[in-house]
Order: sequence, then C-alpha cells, then structure tokens
Amino acid sequence: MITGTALAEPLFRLGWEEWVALPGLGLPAMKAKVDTGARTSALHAFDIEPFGPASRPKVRFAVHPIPGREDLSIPCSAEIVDRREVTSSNGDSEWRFVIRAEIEVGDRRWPIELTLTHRGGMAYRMLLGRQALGEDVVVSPGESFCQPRLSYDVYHTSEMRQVAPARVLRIAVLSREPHTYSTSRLVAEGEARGHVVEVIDTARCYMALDALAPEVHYDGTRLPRYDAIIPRIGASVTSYGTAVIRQFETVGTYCVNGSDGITASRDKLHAHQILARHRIGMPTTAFAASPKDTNNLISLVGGAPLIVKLLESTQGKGVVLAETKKAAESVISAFRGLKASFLVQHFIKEAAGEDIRCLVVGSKVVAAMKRTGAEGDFRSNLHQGGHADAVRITRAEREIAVKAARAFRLNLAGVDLLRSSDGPKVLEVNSSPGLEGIEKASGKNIAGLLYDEIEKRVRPLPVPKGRRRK
Ligand SMILES: Nc1ncnc2c1ncn2[C@@H]1O[C@H](COP(=O)(O)OP(=O)(O)OP(=O)(O)O)[C@@H](O)[C@H]1O
Repeated sequence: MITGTALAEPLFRLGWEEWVALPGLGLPAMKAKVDTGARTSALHAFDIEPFGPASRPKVRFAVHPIPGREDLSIPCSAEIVDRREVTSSNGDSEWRFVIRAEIEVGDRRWPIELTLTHRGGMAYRMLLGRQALGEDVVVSPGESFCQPRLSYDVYHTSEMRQVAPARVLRIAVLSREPHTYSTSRLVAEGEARGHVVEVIDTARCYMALDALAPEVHYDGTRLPRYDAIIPRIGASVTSYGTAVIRQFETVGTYCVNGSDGITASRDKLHAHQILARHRIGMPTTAFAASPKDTNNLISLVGGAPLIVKLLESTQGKGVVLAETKKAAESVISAFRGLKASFLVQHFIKEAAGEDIRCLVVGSKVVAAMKRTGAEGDFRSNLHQGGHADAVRITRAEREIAVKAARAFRLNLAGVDLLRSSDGPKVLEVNSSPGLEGIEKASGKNIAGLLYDEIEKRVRPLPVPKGRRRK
C-alpha cells in the first residue's frame, strides 16, 4: 500500500472515504473510512453474540448500514477466526471478535479480516485498516470516493432478498422429546446445513414478564434471541407451550407456527369455526351443551350413521361411529354422563376408512400420503393399525389444504382430508405434524423443505424509505 501520490500510475486508488460492500454478510452498500493508522479493519455492529460449538465458534451480530437509520438493521453471522485485544484511536482497549469477509470496492473483491465493535455514534459503519489494503493500493488522503459510488437505496428494494447471503442461523426446536424421529430429523437437517440447532424442553422454560424486556430463561440462563423457533408442542402442554412461543413472538423472533394458530388448531370447536369462517369444506359438524338438544344435534348432521368425537381425542381414540339413531343417542348420553365435551359430525361413508394427510410448508403442499385404516375400521389413524402410502392429490385437494393451513397462519401443517362424493373435506389441521410417516411414505426430505422456508423467511426485508420500522 502506498500513501500519497508517489506512483505515476497507481493500480488501485482509494480516497479517505469509499463506498464498499460486504456481500457475504448481506451488506451491499456502506460508506467506509479508510484509516491507514489502524492495522485491522473494524465493523460497527451491535447485539454481538458468540454461539455454536466450541470447535467451530460463530458470532451473530447486526449492523445498521445507514447512519441515522437505526430502524434498518441487517442480521449477520460469521465464523469467529480469532479474538484480539484492539486499542482504538481514543486509547481504549477492548477484546473483539475477528471474522473474515469478502470486501467489494469498485470492480475488485478480496478477503479481509474485520473486528466487530459496538461503539455508538460512529459516522462510518466501517473502518478500512491498512492490513486490508494490498501492495498496489494507493490512498489519496485529499480525495473522497475515487471508486464508483454505491447507493443506500438498495436497502429499500426487493433486491435485498436476493442479495441476502446464506447465513448460519441459530434455531431452537421447542420440544419435550429430543429423541423422537421428528425432533432428531430437524436437528440433523439443520446442522447438515451449517445452522446451530438447539432442542429446548418447552416445559423447562421459565419466563420473566416484564414490560421492558420479555425474556425466556432455561437452566439458569436467559435464552438468546434465536433467528427462528420451530415449535413441536405436544397436546398436553399446549397452553404453556404457546405461552413460551408468545414470549419469543414478542421479541420479534420468527416462529414457524405462531401461538394463535397452534391454540386454535388444538381446540376442535374453535378449529371448526375457523374452517367454516374461511368457507373451507368440512363434514357438517354440530355441538351443543344441553342434553335437551340431542335430537336436534343428530338431525343437524343429517341423522345416523354419524360420528361422535371427544374434543380431547387424539390418534382416533375418542372417535365413535354410531350406525343408528339409537346408538347415537346412547353414545351422546354416555359422553354427557362422563361430563366429556364432544362434537357430532356427518359420517362420510364414501371415505371408506381412508384419509389424506397433506403436508403444507409455507404456501405449498410438499407431500401427501393416503392413510388406510385397519381391516374393518372406519378410522385411518396409523396409531389404530392403519398404514400409509404415497398418493397423488387433485388440484382441489391441494388448494383446500393450503387454504386450511393459511386460515390458521401455520407455516408447517398436516392437513387431514376426507374424499367425499362432494369434494374434499377438511377433518383437521395439525400444527405439529409428525415427519416420520410422511417422509417415509413420500420419500421426500420434509425437514429440508422446512429449512428452505425458514431460510427464506429470516432474510431481511426491504425497508421503506424514510419510514421507521418498529
Ligand atoms: N366425519 C367423518 N367421516 C368419516 N370418517 C371420519 C370422520 N371423522 C373421522 N373419521 C375417521 O376417523 C379418523 C380419526 O378422526 P380424527 O382425525 O378426527 O380423530 P382424532 O382423534 O382427532 O385424531 P388425530 O390424532 O389425527 O387428531 C380419521 O382419520 C378418519 O379416518
């Protein structure tokens, strides 16, 4: 590097300030101060937090690339290459993480080392130190922007989504069962993509409810701000589990499935009301609280044969087929005697003990399987001895499945359909669908497709010009 104007024909000329890009960090335009007095380059970042295994430590941080626009923050992550004590120009020393990134200035691109520092009020988000300047660089201290100018406008365009690089994410799977097929697959697939995936036992999370800083604690420490949460909330912990998710939602963490959608999908009455409100076809369903209304309930669903379903039922255990009106009255009166809540449903005979599980990720059905009940059973649940096979679904089935998942705003959903003579009918929307049956039946990498969606969702969005984002 040469300072001044000693060379007649400098190969690469820089002024004391230049527009630079760090494409690998998702920072397409920043103004940097060229500081030959500093050895290492520095990036002004905040929320600097190391994570990942000790053998390959990583660091997450965020950058406000536009001075004065604190509403625009770009989340970044990188491998830590070193920790160094750095003395800044005001004489203060601090230990800083060192990362490696490619810098782009004009038509050149080369790797540099950067230290991360959190010092507010700096006019330049980046200092370009002498170590980053090659032998053929000449710095002209009296000039600005010798290389082509860039524009902050890029942060306000949809290009931001395209320029966002693949970034190592810190993800939590909220699950009480770390060893189940679904949880293990989510961990293995995330790690295979380079992400750091932690399994957090939902029931062991505890929370500080505070107006200023909603936090979730675990094992004596405060949980970090994750890039994404994958909830696997079992039916027995729905209420507590969704409270934990709400806490993450409050701080703006991307949750694959939101607390509202999980809560609504778990409550059979509420779920049917949501389906009806969105005009999504389902078997005619009725419910009532008083025994005086039994006859009316039966006729509302078209009479016997009919289905009586316990609201608490899972795996088909509380689902009864009443072949005659007498049988229906007896089952209803028995459930009432036990003070059990239930609903009554039209029996879709032509489904013939088969249902279709559509796995929806984002706004697509990514796989489907047909479940066939055990010989003589009208229930197709695998837990009741049924079996599953891959199936081709129709366009109408695909559309209704996506519509049902959208109605609950779920980004991962198992939508169960019955094939009726009157088109597909949604039976249920499951917010923690198992991955084993569907991956095996379809031969597809569902966990991988879910990570595609997560990686897409946690990319920074373009920020409207001049408008502050909360
Ligand atoms: N209205 C109906 N008409 C025909 N068959 C039905 C009807 N309702 C349920 N079934 C059959 O019974 C099975 C179990 O029903 P459902 O899924 O509603 O019960 P569940 O106990 O909530 O099960 P899950 O654990 O899947 O939530 C279905 O997969 C389907 O095969």
